Amino acid sequence: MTSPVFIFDFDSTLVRIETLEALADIALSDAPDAAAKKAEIAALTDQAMTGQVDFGTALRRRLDLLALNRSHVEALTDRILDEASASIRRNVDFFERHAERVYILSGGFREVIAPLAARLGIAADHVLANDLIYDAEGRVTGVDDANPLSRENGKPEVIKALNLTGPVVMVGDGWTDAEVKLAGAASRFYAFTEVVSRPKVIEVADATAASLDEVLFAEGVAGRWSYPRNRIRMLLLENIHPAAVERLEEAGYSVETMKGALDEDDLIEAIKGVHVLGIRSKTNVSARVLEQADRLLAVAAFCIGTNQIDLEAAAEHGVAVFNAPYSNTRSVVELAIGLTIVLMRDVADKSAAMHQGQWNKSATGSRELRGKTLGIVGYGAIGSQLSVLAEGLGMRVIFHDLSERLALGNARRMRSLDALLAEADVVSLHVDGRKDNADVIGAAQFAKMKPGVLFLNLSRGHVVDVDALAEALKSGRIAGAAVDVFPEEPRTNADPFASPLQGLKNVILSPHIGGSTEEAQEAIAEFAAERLLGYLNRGDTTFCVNLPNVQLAEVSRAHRLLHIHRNQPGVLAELNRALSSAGLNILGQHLKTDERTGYVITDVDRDYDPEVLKVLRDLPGTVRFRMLH
Ligand SMILES: NC(=O)C1=CN([C@@H]2O[C@H](COP(=O)(O)OP(=O)(O)OC[C@H]3O[C@@H](n4cnc5c(N)ncnc54)[C@H](O)[C@@H]3O)[C@@H](O)[C@H]2O)C=CC1
Ligand SMILES: O=C(O)C(=O)COP(=O)(O)O
Repeated sequence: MTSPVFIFDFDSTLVRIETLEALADIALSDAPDAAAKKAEIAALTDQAMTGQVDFGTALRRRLDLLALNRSHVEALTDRILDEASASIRRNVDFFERHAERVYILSGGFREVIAPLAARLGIAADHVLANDLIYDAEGRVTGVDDANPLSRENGKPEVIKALNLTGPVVMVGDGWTDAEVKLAGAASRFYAFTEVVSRPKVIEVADATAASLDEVLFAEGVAGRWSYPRNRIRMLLLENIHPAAVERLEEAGYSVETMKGALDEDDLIEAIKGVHVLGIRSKTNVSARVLEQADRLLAVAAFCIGTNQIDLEAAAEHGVAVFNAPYSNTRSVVELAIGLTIVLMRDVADKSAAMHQGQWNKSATGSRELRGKTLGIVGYGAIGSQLSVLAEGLGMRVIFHDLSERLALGNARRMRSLDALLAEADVVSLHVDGRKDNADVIGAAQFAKMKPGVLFLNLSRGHVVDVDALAEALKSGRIAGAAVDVFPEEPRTNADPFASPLQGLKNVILSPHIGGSTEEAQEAIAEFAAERLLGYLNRGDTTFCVNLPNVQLAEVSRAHRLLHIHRNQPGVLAELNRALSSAGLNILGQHLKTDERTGYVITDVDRDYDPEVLKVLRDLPGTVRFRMLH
C-alpha cells in the first residue's frame, strides 16, 4: 500500500496560535485602539475559518488593520518553535521519518513557518504558503497576489497542481482545509481539534482528530499498534493539584478530575474505561475495584501512604502503583513541630477561651521545647527529618523503628517501643500504614508513657486506639494530643466528622492536613505525574511500589514490548522463543523480578509481523502485555 501524502495546515494545527492574531499582539502592543483592532482581527479570522468571509478578503483586511513591519514578523518567527502544538512536539519523529511525504499548506506566511518546518525536517519546497511583500522601509504592504493561497479556494488549487500520487490526507482546523476535501483534492480530511474545534468544519470532515496521534493511528502510520494518547483516560480524584492535570494533558492524555473521594461502588462505576487512576489517602482501591477495572494500567497515589490500595491485587492484575514518597515530608515535619509548641503552651484552649471573651494569662503547665525528650516512633522519611529539626530547637531525640535506621545527629535509637515510651516527654507517631500497625498504640502503651506526656499522631488513624487515647486524656495521664489522622475520615469536606476526641482539653484536631501545603501538593503533582508518564511512555517502573523497578530510557527507532508475568519458571525462555520464531530482531532486553512478578522489557526492530503480539499476549503466566514505540 502506498503510504499517504500528509498535508498539514499551519495556524491552530501545527501551531497553537493564529499567525495574524499573534502578529496583532506584537504590532499593536502600544496602540491605544489595540483591543478594538484585535477583536476585529479575531472576528475576521473566525469568519474566514468558518467560511463566512472569503479567505482572500479576510487576509487583506486583517493586514490593513495591522501596519506590520519586518521586526514584528521576526519577533514571531523567533518564538514559533515554542508555539508548536503539543501532539506535534511529541511526534517530531514521525515528521522526520516521513518528511518527503509531508507538506505544510497555509494561508499564513512562509517566513513564520520556516523554522518549524526545518525543525520537523520538512524541505523548503514542501512549505506552501503566502509571501509577505515589504517596502524599502521594511513595512508590510501586502501579500503576493499571484499566489493562489492568497485567495478563496487557493488550497485545493495548489494541491491539485502538485500532481501527487497515492492517497492525500489533509489535516487542519479551518474552513480553507475543509475546502480541500470539498474540492476533491484530498482523499481524507481530518478536522484537527487539539487547538480549536469548529463544528462547521467537523461536519464536512471524514473524522475528527483531537491530536496528531489520532491521525497517525487512523492512518496506520507509526501508530498502527499503539494507542493515541488522547484516548488514554485518566481520572484524578480528591482534589489533586492542577499542576498534575497540566503536565498530563500537555503530554497528550485525557484527564478528568473530581474533588472528593469515592466509595467502592461509585469507584467501580467511575473507573470503567479509565486507564489511570489518581487518588490521595482517602480512596480505597480494593481487590474488588481492581477485579472490575476493565482498562486500568496504573494507579498513582498523589501522597505517601499506599495502605489504601490493595497492592498485591494490583500486581496480580498488572496494575502499576506509584506514590510520591518525599514531596510532602517537610510539610508534615513543620506541622508536628508547630503542634508540639502549641500543645506545650496550651495555646489552642487559651485561644478558644479568648474567642469566648476569657483572658487567662498563666504560666502554669506551659513549658519550653528546649531540653525535653521527643520520642519518634517510625524513623523513616518523616520521622528522621523531624529528628533533625527538633534537635535544632534544642530537644533530645530518641526513636524506635522496626528496621535498622541510621540515627541522625545525636538521636538515640531505642531497642523497644516500651523503652521509648518510658523516657519521652513528647511521643510522635510516624509509622507507615501497614495493616499490622493497627492499634500499635492502645491503652497498654498509654499506661507506659510518662504522666503528663504530649502525644501526636500525623501518620495513620488506625495506628492508634482512639477510645483509649480519649480515656488517657480524660484521666489526665496524657496532658495533650494533636491528631491529624483518624480511623474514619470524611470522604469530602461536605461529609460530617465525629470522634471521641472532640471537646477534650488541650486536644488539637486537624483534618488530615499534614501534607496539605501548596508547596507539597504542587511538588507531589509534578513527581507523581512524571512517574505516570515514565510508565506510560517508556515502561519505566522507577518508584513503582508493587512491580519490579526498572529504569528505562525513551524508546527510539524501535518498538518496545512490555510484558508483566507471574514469576514462574520458563516465561523469559518462552517469550524469547516466540520472538525468535517470529524473526524479530531484539535490540535490547531487561528483566527484573520480585517474589511475585516478573517484568520483561524487549526493544525490537520495527519491521515484524504483528501476529507475534498475539502470541506474547497468550504466553502462559502473562499478566499484562503492552507495547510502545
Ligand atoms: N498527615 C499527613 O497528611 C501525612 C501522613 N503521612 C503518613 O506518615 C507516615 C510516615 O511516612 P514516611 O516517614 O514517609 O514513611 P516511611 O515509610 O519513610 O517511614 C515509616 C517508618 O516506620 C517504621 N515502622 C513501621 N511500622 C512500625 C512500627 N510498628 N514500629 C516502629 N517502626 C515502624 C518503618 O520501618 C519506617 O522506617 C505514613 O503513615 C504516611 O502515610 C505522610 C504524609 C502526610
Ligand atoms: O501522604 C500521605 O500519606 C498523606 O497522608 C497525605 O494524604 P492526603 O494527600 O492529604 O490525602
